[in-house]
Amino acid sequence: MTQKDTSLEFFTFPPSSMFREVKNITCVGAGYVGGPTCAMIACKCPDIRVTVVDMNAEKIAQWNSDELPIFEPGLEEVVKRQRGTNLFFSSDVPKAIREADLIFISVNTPTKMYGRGKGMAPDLKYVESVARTIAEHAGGPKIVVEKSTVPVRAAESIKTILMEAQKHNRELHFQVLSNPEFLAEGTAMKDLAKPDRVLIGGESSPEGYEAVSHLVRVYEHWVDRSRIITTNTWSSELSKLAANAFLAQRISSINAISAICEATGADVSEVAHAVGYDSRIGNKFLQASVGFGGSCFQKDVLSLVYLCESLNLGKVANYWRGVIEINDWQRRRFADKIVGELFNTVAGKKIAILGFSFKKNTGDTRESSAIYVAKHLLEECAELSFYDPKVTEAQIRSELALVSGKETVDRLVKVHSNAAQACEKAHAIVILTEWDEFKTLDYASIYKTMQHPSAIFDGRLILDKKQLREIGFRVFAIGSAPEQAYNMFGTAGCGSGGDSSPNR
Ligand SMILES: NC(=O)c1ccc[n+]([C@@H]2O[C@H](COP(=O)([O-])OP(=O)(O)OC[C@H]3O[C@@H](n4cnc5c(N)ncnc54)[C@H](O)[C@@H]3O)[C@@H](O)[C@H]2O)c1
Ligand SMILES: O=c1ccn([C@@H]2O[C@H](COP(=O)(O)OP(=O)(O)O[C@H]3O[C@H](CO)[C@@H](O)[C@H](O)[C@H]3O)[C@@H](O)[C@H]2O)c(=O)[nH]1
Repeated sequence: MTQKDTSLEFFTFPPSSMFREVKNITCVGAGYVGGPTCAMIACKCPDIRVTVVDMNAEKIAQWNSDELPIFEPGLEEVVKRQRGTNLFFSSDVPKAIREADLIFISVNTPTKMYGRGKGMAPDLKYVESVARTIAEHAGGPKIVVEKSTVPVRAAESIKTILMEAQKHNRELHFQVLSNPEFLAEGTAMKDLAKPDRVLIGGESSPEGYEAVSHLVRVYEHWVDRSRIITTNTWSSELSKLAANAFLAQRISSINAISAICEATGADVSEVAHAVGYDSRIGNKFLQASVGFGGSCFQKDVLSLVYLCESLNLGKVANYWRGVIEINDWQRRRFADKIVGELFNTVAGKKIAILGFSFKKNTGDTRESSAIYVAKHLLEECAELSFYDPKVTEAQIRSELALVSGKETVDRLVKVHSNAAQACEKAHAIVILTEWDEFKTLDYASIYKTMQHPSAIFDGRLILDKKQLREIGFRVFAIGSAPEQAYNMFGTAGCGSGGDSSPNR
């Protein structure tokens, strides 16, 4: 037993158990986390009835239809198999709360866009509202589980709200647990089926240990006990923010190195390979890119920065803020590179943008780097032609309208239903999402339909530079100097006539 798992010693139930064995789970929030997580629990725990509720009735209708509200590989099969058996989607929140033994709070905690902490702190109004709804409708003992990503000690506020209700009704008993989710979009079902770890934080009291043990048993249906970590509540809450901060920091670190590569003739893929071979560093999350996107990294690092500032830890706040600053800079740097290499003007030039989601295998566009690169190019009056296999035209337009204005988007943006069409008559192709289909496009045919000279900017390092150069493209990739900038001895500007670094 590790030191951190001391709570396991108390896993014998206290003489009078406060909570029933978990037979009914309710999850409030039917989003990217609530939907897949509950589908997995229902699939792995046939003895448990799982109900996912949301205040958005339209979303619930979609979960009950053939067209699920989110795309996630493997999700549809599981939902269709379990739905109506032990998995239910409903908008009757009070009923689902009344019937539950255990309630997951899985609502959004976006960066606050008003008032104190604007642009930094997470907005906890949805979490608080769920806590109040639970207090109002519980009717009996409930284990309440924070699955949303929250700042440290958020569980305390939930507990205070629930305890107030408990004061007025002797039937009510609550324990609040922290059980942050670590799934990544695009691989959510795999991550849920075989998690690196499940983290459960609880109160250091007999009732707290009892509640933790109930949730442990749910996960034990399919997760090995050695992978279920139990800690105190605050460690669990902080571990989630820390994990995302570490992951985001790795990307900013390799992206910072990518800039040095471009200026020196080193190749970032080779550097990442060599650095990642050190088992203390490891090779994951070292892929240089146009910057990280998604609904979590920026929000959670900013939340950590805000927390540090609130704790008067200015130096620590600045350290983590750097991760975001490098990410913003990388996006801007990439857009500037495009303008620079297109002879310092893109006004009126058609540029094909391949990929709009924040990573492959998801249709999610939240905080996608594509939004910011596009914004910079629209400011330069470029005409942008988009294609993404999973993002609709309406979604692309609405995301861009938020940052560039509807009038600009109506005037300068087109969205196509395939890549070849988007590239027709374009001066340049820009890869912003690493969709597999972009690796195998017929670039020789595409080249013939484009304006010449034709450029290609690889923001995801998925293309074969040598092959593209042979076709005739001018090729620019994150983290490597353009072909002609260095000869084999690294002397700038001499022109080697070939790419001295092999592609990976
Ligand atoms: N998206 C991810 O990959 C991921 C992974 C791990 C953790 N998280 C965290 O999990 C939480 C949820 O993220 P998400 O991506 O699933 O969000 P989401 O926006 O996809 O889903 C949240 C859902 O909660 C619903 N909701 C909000 N308030 C409600 C209320 N009072 N009653 C009923 N429903 C309500 C919304 O309508 C929405 O459908 C966030 O804190 C996020 O940081 C997300
Ligand atoms: O080496 C890498 C790895 C990722 N990315 C980018 O980073 C972003 C985030 O990717 P990823 O972490 O794979 O997806 P998310 O769904 O955002 O998952 C992160 O955020 C979730 C929400 O908190 C956590 O649960 C996950 O553990 C954490 O990986 C994407 O734009 C990726 O393209 C890179 O640029 N280089």
